[in-house]
Amino acid sequence: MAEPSTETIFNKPKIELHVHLDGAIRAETILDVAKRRGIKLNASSGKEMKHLCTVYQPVKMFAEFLAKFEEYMPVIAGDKEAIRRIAYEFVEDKSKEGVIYVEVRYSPHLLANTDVEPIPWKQEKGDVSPDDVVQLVNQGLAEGEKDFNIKARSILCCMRHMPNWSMKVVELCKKYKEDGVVGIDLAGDETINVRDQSCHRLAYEEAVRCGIHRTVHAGEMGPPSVVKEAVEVLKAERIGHGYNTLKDQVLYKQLREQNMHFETCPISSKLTGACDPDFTKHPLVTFRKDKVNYSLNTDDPLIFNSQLHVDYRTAHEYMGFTEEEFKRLNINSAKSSFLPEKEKKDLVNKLYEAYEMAMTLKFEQCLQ
Ligand SMILES: O=c1[nH]cnc2c1ncn2[C@@H]1O[C@H](CO)[C@@H](O)[C@H]1O
Repeated sequence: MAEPSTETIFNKPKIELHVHLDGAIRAETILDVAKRRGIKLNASSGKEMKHLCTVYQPVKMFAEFLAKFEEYMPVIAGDKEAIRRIAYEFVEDKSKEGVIYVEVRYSPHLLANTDVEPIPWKQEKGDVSPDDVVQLVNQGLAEGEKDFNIKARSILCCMRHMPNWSMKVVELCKKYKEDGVVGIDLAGDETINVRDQSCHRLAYEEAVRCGIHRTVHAGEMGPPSVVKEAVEVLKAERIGHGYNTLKDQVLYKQLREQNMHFETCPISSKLTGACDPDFTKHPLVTFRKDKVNYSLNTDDPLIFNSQLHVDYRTAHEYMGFTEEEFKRLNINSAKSSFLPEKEKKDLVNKLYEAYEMAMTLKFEQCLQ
């Protein structure tokens, strides 16, 4: 195993495909907004705020991790300025991590306080609808793109426990397709028993019909059957996490043959309890050996008190990742992005250039 180091590993342009906007807010911003809105918090400094939001040890129940959002979402949700600001600051933070293209996801409903039933986070009814949220995030991302020279697109999340929101989510994906929204996701706790999933299914059917790209959180906490359902019923083109796919070797083989993309999040997978905390036993070790198509992502950097380079360093130190593998996975990430074909090609070429790789047949072959 390589020596632990504090250096930034793979200090080259990177792609990130799986990160939650509401899990990537600056602690100082939460404090600032709370002060402006007169919301009382159990923290008086950025450090204290961060401490409140952070999961330090693997949680026993996934719900414990999701409960962290309750600490701060009431501060940001329903506030137009705050929503625009977190999107803008997110782009700045990603540019500092060396990300040149990011797809950021969030639930428009969880940031709204009107036209949403029930109104989340025990807020009073206000004037920010899910549609307004998407416009505000789009504005923040677009301003960030201009100022920080990075490309940022978004994915709108349906929530497992809220099937009645899903049709609106796909409608918003359609409405803002030309305005930075590139796909739909299904997030939340896969292990809960939602009696009627038909609304999620209908929303994904509509996404297929309208050419909206699809990813689904599956096989993070849930069994391989959730991954199978994501691919076969919801027609997912990428899988969020997907670690438990390895528990069904037939499915794993099938997905490899399909070149399915897995959006993996190493640090997250330890702290949510999704994977063995011993990183040398992580599913990514198998993914790497098998030359699977996957990306490395932060998921919720606020809650894991982390940054993208920590995921890279972990992969390097405990999972045998080399510079060549980092290049390969980033090129695969670009190829699996939800950008239109022409933009995707440009992005892939940008990486080839940055990595000083000629697009030789040999390398193309090694990507397969
Ligand atoms: O790792 C995860 N697995 C499943 N759901 C998640 C994860 N991280 C965040 N969210 C959920 O997605 C919502 C929209 O961004 C978040 O509010 C959170 O509830």
